[in-house]
Amino acid sequence: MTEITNKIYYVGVNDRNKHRFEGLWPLPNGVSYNSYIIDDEKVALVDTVEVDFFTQFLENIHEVIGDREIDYLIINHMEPDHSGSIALIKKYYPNIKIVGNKKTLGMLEGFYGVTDDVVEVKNGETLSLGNHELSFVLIPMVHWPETMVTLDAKNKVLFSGDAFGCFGALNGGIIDTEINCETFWLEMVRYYSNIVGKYGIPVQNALKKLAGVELDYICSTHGPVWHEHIEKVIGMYDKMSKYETEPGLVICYGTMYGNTERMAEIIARAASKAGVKNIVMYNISKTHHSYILRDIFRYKGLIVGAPTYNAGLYHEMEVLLSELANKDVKNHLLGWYGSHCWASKAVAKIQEWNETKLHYEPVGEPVDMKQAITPEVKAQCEALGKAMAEKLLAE
Ligand SMILES: Cc1cc2nc3c(=O)[nH]c(=O)nc-3n(C[C@H](O)[C@H](O)[C@H](O)COP(=O)(O)O)c2cc1C
Repeated sequence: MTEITNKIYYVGVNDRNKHRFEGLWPLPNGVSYNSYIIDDEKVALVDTVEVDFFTQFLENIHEVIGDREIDYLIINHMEPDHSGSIALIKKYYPNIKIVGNKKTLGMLEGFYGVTDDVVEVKNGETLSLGNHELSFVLIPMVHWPETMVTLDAKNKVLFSGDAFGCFGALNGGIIDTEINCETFWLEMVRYYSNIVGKYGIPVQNALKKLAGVELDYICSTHGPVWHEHIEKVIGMYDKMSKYETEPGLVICYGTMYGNTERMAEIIARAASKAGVKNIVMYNISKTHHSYILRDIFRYKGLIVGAPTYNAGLYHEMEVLLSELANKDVKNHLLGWYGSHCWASKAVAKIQEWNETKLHYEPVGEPVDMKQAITPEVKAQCEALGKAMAEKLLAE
């Protein structure tokens, strides 16, 4: 049994079995579904867990409250990895009251057919459990319409839903003070950039709503409970939601026979010689796009290159660019290049993506290689790498 502080207990579970979160995002280190019990005159459960883990979840709850009833289930977020156990919780605790905002309750009915014993709360409303007074703050579109956070102001605890969460199962330690958190930072960026990244403005609005609130613990629904790193995680969210980047360069390319890849090597070498130290390179057909997006979120410079394919753009590049456009990732410098054998299309297509959707600041001259690298193409690639480096270093 893990008490976080003042009768607030962790009752979450770990998933080291699932390959892809939401069917999309690889989970090399697993993921946790966090849930919390507040053991007071009235007992409240904050969020549930993915239904596959219900047996373990129930055991965790019993360990804290024994045979006592749960009075309230507070739902901060309706995504099924947190709401999936609601129907079963209602079976085991038939007198439980479900607390959510108007949008939550609509989803509760739609997903699980639950309409009875619900308590609708509005932004700023409170619920007393005895010694714990909870207040509810609606933070719509971080990252669903119904998302809210629950604050225990007296104990300085924020139950933040998915906000401040990250991939990675909890391997024994639950509170960040018990954990070497190094492995979690990049996973927090990957979680944010891929899942929340589109919603920078709602995240900024949420941070404003919470500004000035004193916090000792942030209890999110994935990853460690934040205690000593609160300032850092709030700072990370602030920076990411403003699309602030570090000086650095992501070079990603598609390739079939290796020529477009060789162009990337020349570009990278030139950028490095011109002084850029943070350079990451990805073959977009090999590395899952979630890692590439993570690094695009981190670094200001981006150079993409791909072959022409069936009179269009190599489709993994088409997918990556459409992901960037869909997530509305802002504030980048873009260089691009391509290759073809008989009729060029890739370079024009990438330019079209930028002009119609991405709107990044173009850097350098696009290079278009026919069949193989010539001394002229090599010089053009070097010029592109150098132009990007100069722009990055000038900023
Ligand atoms: C299935 C397929 C379709 C292709 N379609 C075109 C095309 O429409 N126009 C063209 O000029 N080259 C086309 N190519 C040739 C490649 O774009 C060209 O060889 C490119 O330089 C390959 O880059 P890489 O060496 O990095 O794989 C095609 C190649 C393949 C395998």
